[in-house]
Amino acid sequence: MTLTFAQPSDDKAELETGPAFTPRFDEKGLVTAVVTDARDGELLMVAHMNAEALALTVETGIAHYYSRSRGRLWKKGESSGNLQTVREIRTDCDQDAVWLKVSVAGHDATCHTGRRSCFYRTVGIDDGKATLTITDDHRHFDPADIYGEK
Ligand SMILES: N=c1c2ncn([C@@H]3O[C@H](COP(=O)(O)OP(=O)(O)OP(=O)(O)O)[C@@H](O)[C@H]3O)c2ncn1[C@@H]1O[C@H](COP(=O)(O)O)[C@@H](O)[C@H]1O
Ligand SMILES: [Mg+2]
Ligand SMILES: [Zn+2]
Repeated sequence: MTLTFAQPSDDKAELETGPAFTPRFDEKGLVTAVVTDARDGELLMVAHMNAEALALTVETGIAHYYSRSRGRLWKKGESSGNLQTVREIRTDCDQDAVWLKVSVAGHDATCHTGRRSCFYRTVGIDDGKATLTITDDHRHFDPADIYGEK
């Protein structure tokens, strides 16, 4: 990895309209990554990237994240084969989030539950309780087969 990122400017105008990508990592060294399918715009997942993951993603064109739960670099699809080829990367106005438009390989699925998207439920309210209703129950793969029993 050769790409490094310069310190963000204190000047808001520079961050908002200047030509330099200077991501504003949080106190844990992470930016939020929103990931949609380049095919049709479906929201696939939300994850986090440290500088290493972001640099590798920009340089290789394959999406890399930092897994907070596993505490390590995570090349999405490393065990499932569901790699993400990056078609476009955007950052937001204050450069603390990125938006990846990707093409998904393998099972055309992103969620570790086997579904296409991690966002397969809607939130509602029923009898004073917050509820979840599954809107997509189609599994593109069996997680037990792909990841093994956990
Ligand atoms: N495959 C996934 C996966 N796909 C999508 N996501 C989403 O990515 C988000 C970030 O993942 P993590 O939970 O690892 O990291 P985190 O959100 O920073 O940390 P937590 O606070 O959630 O613990 C999750 O909240 C999920 O919505 C996944 N999260 C975890 N995995 C695991 O990643 C491993 C490798 O899978 P592949 O990359 O498909 O080979 C397997 O063990 C999977 O179970
Ligand atoms: Mg999570
Ligand atoms: Zn998921």
